[in-house]
Amino acid sequence: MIELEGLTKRYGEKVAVNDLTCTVRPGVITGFLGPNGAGKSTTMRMVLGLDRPTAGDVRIDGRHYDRLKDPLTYVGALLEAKAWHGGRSAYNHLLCLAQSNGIPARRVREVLDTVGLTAVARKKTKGFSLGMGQRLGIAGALLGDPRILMFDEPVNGLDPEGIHWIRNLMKSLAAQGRTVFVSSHLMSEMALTADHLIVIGQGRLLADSSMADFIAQNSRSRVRIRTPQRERLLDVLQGAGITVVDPGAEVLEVDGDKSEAIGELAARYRVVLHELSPQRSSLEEAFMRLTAGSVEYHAHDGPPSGPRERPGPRQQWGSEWRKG
Ligand SMILES: Nc1ncnc2c1ncn2[C@@H]1O[C@H](COP(=O)(O)OP(=O)(O)OP(=O)(O)O)[C@@H](O)[C@H]1O
Repeated sequence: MIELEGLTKRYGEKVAVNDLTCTVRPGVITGFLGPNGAGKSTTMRMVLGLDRPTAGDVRIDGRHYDRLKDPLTYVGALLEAKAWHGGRSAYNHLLCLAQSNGIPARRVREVLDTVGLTAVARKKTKGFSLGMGQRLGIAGALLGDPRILMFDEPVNGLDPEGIHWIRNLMKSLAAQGRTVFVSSHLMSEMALTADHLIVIGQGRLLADSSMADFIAQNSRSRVRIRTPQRERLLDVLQGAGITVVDPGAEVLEVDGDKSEAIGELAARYRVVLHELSPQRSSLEEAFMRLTAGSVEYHAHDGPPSGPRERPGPRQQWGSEWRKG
């Protein structure tokens, strides 16, 4: 388990992670979601002891990361792609990691095989594409055969086959009883992958629930209806006190979970229906709804504007980023 207790990180005035308390459990894939700048990477770095919390605590199987003997055998992580020496081959990069963590060298070949990099194992990593880099990062995470895996945006740069592969890999790791903690901006991918969600906004916990509960609690249910007897159905619904929120020419939409009531009314008044389907919001809609108030970086709508004002000294791009 990964246990976060009141975890807080400040960078000067900025509170990147704000009193976060939650537990990431084994046997399921936990998706870690939040808008840009919400604090996901900072949280993951604190789990690995790469950043020190300003307050609060984070433990892996009850211990701090720096107290773990051979930490790669407890927790494997992919945080930043290409976090290695470009002059080394993939094999040598993994061998160094293995040797410094008491992991047998034969494991290097096993993980290279698992991630599909055996053919390029002796090539220098500086020539690797983003997708190959992600695979090498994942190989590093798997090296110690750890019970806990943490991936920050693992599908970044992967092609559809690669995305499919990592989805199945994560599912099989969770099915083996491991803890899988993964962040992503790709909601459609998360919807297919994660069982549980932890959602943060501006460093604060917004939701900690199963995927199904999260969508149910943050979505608007509605019913979609198609009928060749539109006017008659509108009369029947109005007579029953059911309001049509979107009386489109082809499709009618009614708010709420009223498909059974509408089906029975249609049968009673002999109105032909071509479609009567309950609709649920997608994970993306539910996510947007929940996080609407905590999005920090908004793009403006419409075409790009002309020459920009010069940013003030406090807004210079990159001035605050990843210093120290
Ligand atoms: N080293 C740092 N120095 C100053 N501010 C930082 C540093 N690292 C992160 N931040 C700030 O902390 C906040 C959280 O950043 P973080 O990278 O954890 O968010 P994130 O949820 O991973 O974002 P994204 O989805 O864009 O990757 C941001 O406002 C960021 O600018």
